[in-house]
Amino acid sequence: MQEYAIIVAGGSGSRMKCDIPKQFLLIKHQPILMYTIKAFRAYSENLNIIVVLPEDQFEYWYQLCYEHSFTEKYSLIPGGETRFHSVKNGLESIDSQAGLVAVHDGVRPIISKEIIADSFEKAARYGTAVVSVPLKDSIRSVETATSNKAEDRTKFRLIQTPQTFRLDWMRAAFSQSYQEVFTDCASVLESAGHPIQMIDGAYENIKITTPEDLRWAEIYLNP
Ligand SMILES: Nc1ccn([C@@H]2O[C@H](COP(=O)(O)OP(=O)(O)OP(=O)(O)O)[C@@H](O)[C@H]2O)c(=O)n1
Ligand SMILES: C[C@](O)(CO)[C@H](O)COP(=O)(O)O
Repeated sequence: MQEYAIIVAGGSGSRMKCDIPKQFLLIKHQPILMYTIKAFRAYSENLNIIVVLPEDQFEYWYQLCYEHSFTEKYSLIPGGETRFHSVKNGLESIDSQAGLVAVHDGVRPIISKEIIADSFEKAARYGTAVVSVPLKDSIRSVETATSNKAEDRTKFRLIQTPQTFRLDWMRAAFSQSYQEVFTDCASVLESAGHPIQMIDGAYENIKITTPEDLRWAEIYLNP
């Protein structure tokens, strides 16, 4: 079955509080987004990779690719207003009707080829495969600082990417109107009526969101 990966990097990185968009920040002299693209290429030479970036960042990205002699093969597609719209733009760039598509955050560079492979295998079997990890800390539901309650953490999972799906299910699900609860693709597929198959992720598969995350990424990444 034809396999696609949509790597979304169309956000503004507001929580990173940095002038340069976070997907371009250097870790050990290489932009974060290049690590992510290389991780997917390491999974398969035949994978169709689609990278989604804000259109006004294309020139800057081309310049970075030149400076870093980055020659991996992928298509570049303009981002949208929210993550949902960026994924949708990536999806619309795919011609084929059948296949599997993995959606991954461009700012999750510490992703292993084993997890990518497992997500494609499970999506081929179940139609959906969403990477997650159990919680390590205790949790409480909170209404106010003084009104809160201990919750059973075994009932929850932290959701990561890749999130991999049958292409036809993805297309139908992303024809729905946007809702604010669509913070990932699993929520979109679920809203379209598909059960979500969870698979094991990894604690080091962090989403680089705030400045301290860069320190962790530095420990795990090698150019
Ligand atoms: N319009 C958007 C918003 C987000 N993303 C991507 O979705 C992933 C997860 O989003 P997040 O970490 O929230 O990135 P930002 O939106 O860039 O960050 P922030 O929320 O701090 O502004 C990132 O790879 C981000 O680039 C995207 O492709 N298009
Ligand atoms: C897709 C995601 O990374 C799964 O954990 C997450 O939902 C992205 O959320 P964000 O608010 O766009 O960072």
